[in-house]
Amino acid sequence: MTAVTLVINPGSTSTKLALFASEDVRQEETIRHPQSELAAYENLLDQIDYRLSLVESFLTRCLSEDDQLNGIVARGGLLQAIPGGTYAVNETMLADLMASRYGLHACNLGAILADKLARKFDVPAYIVDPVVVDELNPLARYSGVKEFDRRSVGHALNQKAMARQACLDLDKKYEDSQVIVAHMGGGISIGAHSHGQMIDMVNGLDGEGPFTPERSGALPLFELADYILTNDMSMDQIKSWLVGNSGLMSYLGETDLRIVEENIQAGDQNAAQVVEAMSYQVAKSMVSLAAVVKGQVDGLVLTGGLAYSQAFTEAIKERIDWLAPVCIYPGEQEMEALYQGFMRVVNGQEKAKTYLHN
Ligand SMILES: Nc1ncnc2c1ncn2[C@@H]1O[C@H](COP(=O)(O)OP(=O)(O)OP(=O)(O)O)[C@@H](O)[C@H]1O
Ligand SMILES: CCCC(=O)O
Repeated sequence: MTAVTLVINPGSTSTKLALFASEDVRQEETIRHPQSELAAYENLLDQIDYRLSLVESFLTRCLSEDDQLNGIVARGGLLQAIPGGTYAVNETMLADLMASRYGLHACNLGAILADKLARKFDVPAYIVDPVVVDELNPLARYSGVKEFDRRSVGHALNQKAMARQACLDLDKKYEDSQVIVAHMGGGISIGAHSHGQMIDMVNGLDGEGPFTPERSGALPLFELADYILTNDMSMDQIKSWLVGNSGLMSYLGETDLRIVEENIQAGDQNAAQVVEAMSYQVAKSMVSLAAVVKGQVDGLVLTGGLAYSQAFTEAIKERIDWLAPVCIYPGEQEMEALYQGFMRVVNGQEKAKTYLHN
């Protein structure tokens, strides 16, 4: 029998799946969910059965009779702020996700799908370094009003994997280094990694930092308040506007940078300036985090889907490369990072953590 592990990574427009066997990825698939298909579901949780059936059909296609599923590991969602690590999926976690207690994000589906399949196959289910991993230093928590704090929401899994890669490439140890990582996908998060901890995070989901293909980033406060009041907007409308229909989508009606770049090639000057503004804002946010580590920056990392664009990364690089070496790693290593987190528990290098409320 061959031990195989299922990895599930749900995103807003895709579900990434992989089957790992003996340390190697045996099968990997990205199932795209076109807007026309997702439009049939009123909210994210309505997509559970649809996405579950896609994962089941992946398993049916890929599992052979010699295979023995030994566990399921998924990308973790918006939960209570917790330290990094591998967490067993439990009832408290599932209840928070089903109630969207800490917000709605496609990755909330990870633990829910993993749990359903784990019950079917009678195997354990885990999440690793969810987007709410909180290693903020106390000063980073101040929002500016006593009523609420800043929180750490970001692409923790990929940021940590790429920060480690950069340290390896720069001949340094992650635990001894200070690295600033910009994960640039549909959303953008930028972390200050200091001696193995993400001590500050530019949190685009909560309206900080640069605008992104889908999100607004930071906005002028009074104009925002006035717009919301004038248009009598509900909380759901505000979220869907600022999280899903802002940034490139607002300025250009398109979230796919590849299509935007085709338009730029065809002479669209406005699109060229909007993309330059996005690179300008990313650079400005990255450099702002240098203050967090008192200028002692060993490396700067550009990663995520947008980092496939050489024009985009060059535009950022020319504004930041005076600060530290710039490492560019297009795409993400989330599937491998999830599997590694699972294996650390299986091999006894780490104990699975339990998700509890404070
Ligand atoms: N080869 C490429 N050239 C330019 N842009 C690209 C390329 N490949 C992907 N992108 C862009 O990257 C963005 C999506 O990145 P990514 O796939 O990391 O996002 P996601 O997984 O949907 O969201 P997130 O990373 O925020 O979780 C899109 O704007 C897409 O057009
Ligand atoms: C991964 C959380 C951050 C975002 O999607 O903007």
